[in-house]
Amino acid sequence: MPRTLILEFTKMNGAGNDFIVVDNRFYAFSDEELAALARRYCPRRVGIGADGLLALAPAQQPEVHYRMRYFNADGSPGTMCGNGARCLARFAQMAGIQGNPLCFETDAGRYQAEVPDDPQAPVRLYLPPVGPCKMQPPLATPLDAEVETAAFIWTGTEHLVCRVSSVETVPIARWGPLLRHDAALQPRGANVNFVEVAGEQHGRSVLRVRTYEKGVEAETLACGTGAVAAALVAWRQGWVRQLPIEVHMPGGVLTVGFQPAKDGETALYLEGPATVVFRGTVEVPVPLVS
Ligand SMILES: N[C@H](CCC[C@H](N)C(=O)O)C(=O)O
Repeated sequence: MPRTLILEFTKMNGAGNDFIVVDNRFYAFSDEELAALARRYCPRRVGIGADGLLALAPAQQPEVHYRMRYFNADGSPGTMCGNGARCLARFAQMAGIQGNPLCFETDAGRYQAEVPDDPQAPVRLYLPPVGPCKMQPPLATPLDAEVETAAFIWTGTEHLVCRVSSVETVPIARWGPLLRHDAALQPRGANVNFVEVAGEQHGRSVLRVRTYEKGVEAETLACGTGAVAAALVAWRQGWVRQLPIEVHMPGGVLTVGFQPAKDGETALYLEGPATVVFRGTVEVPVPLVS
């Protein structure tokens, strides 16, 4: 008789980037098991359908409320996911974890999130300082003339930012995989963002961005760390002069800005929607990994 486990999950959406969320404080799945769950349930049509799987885990360090684990749809672990982090903060708050801001640990360091009580209100994620952008990295792939500038930046995970005059016409399904697998970016590869500078609206800079995500191996409707990567390169290179920066992605709008903090410092933030789509259960065969 095959054995099964009834797994409760929550499907969440962050600007079109969608996730299966599991409360691993109760299940205590290993990383290998979480990766297996991602591979089994993220595929669309035959699974629940999601870009990745998030797990809420107990904190390992004092002074943080929880730990975030993230696995891409193909089961590869992601060090950080900006939209996922905002969704998991909402999930943690709904699960009764208290803190304002919520403080959590990831494989990319400690983050904080502000989650308003209104479930439709945007969730704001504060990021640790981001290192330099490497302009014109020596890529093995010849860049199309349409790509005006390329930059590599680490915003919790690896991102390539390519400036183009129009994102709408970019053949992302062809260029995305080539650049994502570029020999110069191995072994980890990079998510690939195409960025169009689209002027200013209501005193905010506007970027239009499309992202090809490693680990999903496809274009997603939005990418939080990609929005931060695009906004930081645009700000530091002087492509935009007004803060905050609205990043328009196919699935929604994310805002990147700097909030004045204590001691004259500023804190980098990413803000956008993070909502529950539905809650459900699946019957999972056990053991998940043999
Ligand atoms: N969608 C995510 C990024 C996932 C990163 C992942 N694709 C990787 O680098 O392995 C975000 O909102 O930041």
